[in-house]
Amino acid sequence: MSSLADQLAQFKVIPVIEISVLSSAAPLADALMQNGLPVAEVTFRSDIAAEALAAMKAAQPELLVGAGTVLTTEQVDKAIAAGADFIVSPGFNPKIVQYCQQQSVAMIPGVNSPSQIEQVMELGVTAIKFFPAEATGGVKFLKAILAPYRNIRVMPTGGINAANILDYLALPAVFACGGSWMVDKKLLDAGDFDTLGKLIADARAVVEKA
Ligand SMILES: O=C(O)C(=O)C[C@H](O)[C@H](O)COP(=O)(O)O
Repeated sequence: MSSLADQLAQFKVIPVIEISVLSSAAPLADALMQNGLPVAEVTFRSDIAAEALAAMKAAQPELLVGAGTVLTTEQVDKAIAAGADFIVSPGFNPKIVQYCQQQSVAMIPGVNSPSQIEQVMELGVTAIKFFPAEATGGVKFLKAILAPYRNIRVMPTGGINAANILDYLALPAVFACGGSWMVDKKLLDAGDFDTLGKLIADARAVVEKA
C-alpha cells in the first residue's frame, strides 16, 4: 500500500475543517467529492468532531478523512472508532506518535524546528506537518530548515491560501499543504454549500498549476 504522504500528494491541498454543526458534515462530504477534492482533515477542535468525521465517511465512503488537532491518546481512539484514515497533530508529542504506531494508524506530527525534525526522525517518522507555516517564517524558513535532511516529506499548514500555496508546493519535499480557506467556517455553519463548492473547485484549480 502507498504511504499516507503518497495518498495525500495526489490532492496537493488538504482542507482543514472545523465542524460545529453536525448536519453540515454530510453535505460538506458531498461538496468535496463533487468538486474534485475528495479529502479532509476534520479537526478535534469541536466537541462533535468524531461524530462529524463518521457522518462524512458514511455519506461518502470514498472520501479520505483524517482527524486533525489530535492532542491525546483518547482522541486517537475516538478518531479510529469514527473511521479516520489518518491522524494529524499540531505539535510533536512522542506519546501520541508511538500510540498511533502501535495502533497501525498513519500519523503526521507537527514540527517547526530542526530539533523537532530530528526527534520525529528518531521514531521513524518521515512525513511531518510544518505548523504554523506562515507565522514560523514561511517558504524561506522551511527551505532553510529542510536543507540538512534528505528523506523528510512535509505538509505545511497555517496561513496558507490561494496566493501562496504554489510557492510551498514548488519545494520538492512538500507533498501537500493544509488549508482552511475553501472550507470557511462561517459558510459551513450557515450551510452555504454552493459557495463552498465553488471555493473547493477553485482551490483544486489553483493546485493543478503546481
Ligand atoms: O489545529 C490544527 O492542527 C491545525 O492545523 C489548524 C490550523 O491552525 C488551521 O485551521 C489551518 O490553518 P489556516 O489555513 O491558517 O486556517
